[in-house]
Amino acid sequence: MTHYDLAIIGSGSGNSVITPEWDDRKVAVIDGGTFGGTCLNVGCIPTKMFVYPAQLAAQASEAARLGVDSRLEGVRWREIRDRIFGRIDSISEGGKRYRDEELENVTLYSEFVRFTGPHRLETASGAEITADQIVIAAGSRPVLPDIPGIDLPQVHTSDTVMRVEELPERVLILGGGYIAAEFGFVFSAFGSRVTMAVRSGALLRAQDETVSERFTEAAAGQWDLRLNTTVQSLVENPDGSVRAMLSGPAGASALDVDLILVATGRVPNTDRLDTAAAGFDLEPDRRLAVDEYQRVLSQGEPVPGIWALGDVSSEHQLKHVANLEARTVTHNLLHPDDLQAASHRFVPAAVFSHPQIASVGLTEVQARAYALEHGMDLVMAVQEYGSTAYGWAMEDVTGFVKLLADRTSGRLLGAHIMGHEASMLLQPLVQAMAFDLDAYTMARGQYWIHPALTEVVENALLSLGTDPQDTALRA
Ligand SMILES: Cc1cc2nc3c(=O)[nH]c(=O)nc-3n(C[C@H](O)[C@H](O)[C@H](O)COP(=O)(O)OP(=O)(O)OC[C@H]3O[C@@H](n4cnc5c(N)ncnc54)[C@H](O)[C@@H]3O)c2cc1C
Ligand SMILES: NC(=O)c1ccc[n+]([C@@H]2O[C@H](COP(=O)([O-])OP(=O)(O)OC[C@H]3O[C@@H](n4cnc5c(N)ncnc54)[C@H](O)[C@@H]3O)[C@@H](O)[C@H]2O)c1
Repeated sequence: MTHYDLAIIGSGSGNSVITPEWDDRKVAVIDGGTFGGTCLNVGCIPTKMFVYPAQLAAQASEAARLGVDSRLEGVRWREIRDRIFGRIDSISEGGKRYRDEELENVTLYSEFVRFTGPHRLETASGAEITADQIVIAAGSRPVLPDIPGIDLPQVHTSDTVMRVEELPERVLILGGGYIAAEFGFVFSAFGSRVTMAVRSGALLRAQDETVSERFTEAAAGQWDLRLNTTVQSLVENPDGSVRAMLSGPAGASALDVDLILVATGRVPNTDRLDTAAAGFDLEPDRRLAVDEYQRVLSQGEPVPGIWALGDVSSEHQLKHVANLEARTVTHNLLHPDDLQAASHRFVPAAVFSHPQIASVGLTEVQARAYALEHGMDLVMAVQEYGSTAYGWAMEDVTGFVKLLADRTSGRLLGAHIMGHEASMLLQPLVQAMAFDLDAYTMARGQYWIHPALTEVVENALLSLGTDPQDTALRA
């Protein structure tokens, strides 16, 4: 049995909790997977490194609309893959080496671990660890639906699909969320024939309704989108491809593909940690229950010295949320008498597909309910990229900014953008919400560069009609 001042389970966002203040104390970092966690190795970073070249590939066919004829000569999949992972793998290995060899006070356990009591852990090889403080940053993993043939080697999740040897000719994607939308674009832009089977009637259903509807339409123009369709079974063909039996509105059909990507959500890793043995509370979706200080709860009360952060305890499976929670835990571990709460107000997110999507705050349906409950006068504006000068330059026909606000205060309740660089256009709106800037002041209290695409945000803010003078006139 080895005792530590601090034990951290998970080397993704958990890794950043070790600050110089821990230099004179004993710390254990425990990770049974690849050092650096999901975002670095199989998540945000490699996916975006595939999305960017996919955007370059897609430009070839889109430029013709503007009178520029270019042709995609080819995509060197292995070269792209090896460039991406050449960079990422060395960051992971360097981080691991630093923790393992260069920090004398830190011990790295490269194995999985489970709880045997609130402050007691056992590693897969049987080592016993106790610690005064434990930070649980064990993340989440992909869910595989129960379909016959799901264990075939041609079936991938985001954990493995980016490392395949060849660009698959025919891909079937299951699911209609973030990962499906991003990989649907990457594979189709690279030239694979993509079919996407979605069990409901639209993609990205957690997004604002206009976004979901218009993205679904845009996606159907890029790949074979089968809505209201389920996969019944997967059977290997003699030539190594896979026959998927689909069931959709037109009945049953067979589809032969070379690769299947399952993107049907992720579950927190609480089961593998055996959190039940420690008596920790779980939310209905199996993530750890925590309070605003990121303290893990047991029977509704914080367990002294036990913290959680990121996907294992968050309703937002997003890296910037995990990072903020890691900063909160870092502070709270060192300042027990001055605990800070993690703020989850206005959490933005982006889907790096084509078109790109970015959003923050309430969807229209949520905003209507909120306004009704709080007696607010809800106003909404939808501003097309194509209504601004830069949108003309792009001949844009899909991009838009949708804003929802309270008419009286001008306070933004939600912002949703679909189109070119949506994630960048959204950020000033996140800032306005975080710092309580009303829509009219944001629009008229500063210069907007002409004729930048940001004018679409300026115009959307003005279209809300929250000018205080207008409001006074209407009152
Ligand atoms: C394909 C994909 C793309 C994504 N893109 C984005 C994006 O663009 N933007 C964004 O904000 N978010 C994105 N995300 C989400 C983001 O990656 C996660 O929210 C984030 O990485 C979670 O970090 P974490 O520290 O909570 O967990 P992780 O980084 O997953 O770290 C958990 C670690 O714990 C280890 N572990 C688990 N159980 C145990 C155990 N019992 N014992 C020991 N070790 C254990 C694991 O091996 C892992 O290394 C993406 C996710 C995926 C899958
Ligand atoms: N750009 C980003 O920030 C980014 C990118 C990728 C992933 N992520 C994070 O990772 C999480 C996981 O991504 P994801 O795309 O797997 O999940 P998701 O929750 O975004 O989408 C899951 C999809 O699978 C469908 N589904 C669920 N169970 C199914 C079943 N049994 N059969 C058929 N369809 C089923 C759902 O209806 C939904 O369309 C996301 O929620 C997100 O938080 C973020």
